[in-house]
Amino acid sequence: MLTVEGLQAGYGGSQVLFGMDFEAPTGQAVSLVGRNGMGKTTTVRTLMGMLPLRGGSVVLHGRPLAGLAPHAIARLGMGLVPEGRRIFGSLSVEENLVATARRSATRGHWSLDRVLGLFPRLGERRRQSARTLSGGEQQMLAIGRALMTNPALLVLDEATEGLAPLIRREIWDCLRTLKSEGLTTLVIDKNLTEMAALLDRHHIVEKGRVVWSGTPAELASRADLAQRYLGI
Ligand SMILES: Nc1ncnc2c1ncn2[C@@H]1O[C@H](COP(=O)(O)OP(=O)(O)OP(=O)(O)O)[C@@H](O)[C@H]1O
Repeated sequence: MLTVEGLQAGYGGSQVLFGMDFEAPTGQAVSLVGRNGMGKTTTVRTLMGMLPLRGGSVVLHGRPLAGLAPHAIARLGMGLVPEGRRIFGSLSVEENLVATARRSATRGHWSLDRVLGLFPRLGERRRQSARTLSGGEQQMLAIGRALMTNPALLVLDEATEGLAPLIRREIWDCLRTLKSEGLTTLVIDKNLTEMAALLDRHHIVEKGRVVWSGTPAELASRADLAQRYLGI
């Protein structure tokens, strides 16, 4: 599904990614984990076309993405739940969802009703303006909005950060449901316990490179890795 090879990117004069290599195979959920500032968000921005590729390749479904604009990459099936949510506060819940709706002839069948079925809290608040939602509900809205694009690959950047435990659990439950329906997912998060119940594979990012990859069980058996690269 997604293959990233030798990815290089950065900001102005500073290079941040020095050859990222990883894959998100169809139907699997994989992570990028690592300490703050190691390049995870920069990787996401580059995948989405928000930052130019300075080297290497990103291939989605056999299609190279280099040089494509974010909207073209979204149309090819990359659905982003960005860090900080970025929902439209002045629009209602329903308007936020409808704003990104995209029918795909080949992928998915997400509709307003299905998203509201996945997140009943949003259904109860569909006519409320989005800024009146709690942080967790806004996060659900950000996920729902990405689903409305009928993505082939869902990318979540710190989707549970700063949320209350109960809401966090709801979001992880929802991600497990989506995975069981076959959605391919790339998750950036810090919660190894919750991720273990979802993921097929972790990728540890250190200074703009993937330095280790393996299953959640393999990572759990390597206290040295968690200490060295994740600061746990
Ligand atoms: N807009 C920007 N301009 C310049 N440098 C940036 C910009 N955004 C991030 N950086 C730098 O790029 C490096 C990697 O940041 P990035 O946000 O990708 O890390 P991260 O692994 O996602 O960490 P975090 O969990 O803190 O978001 C950091 O040194 C950061 O200071």
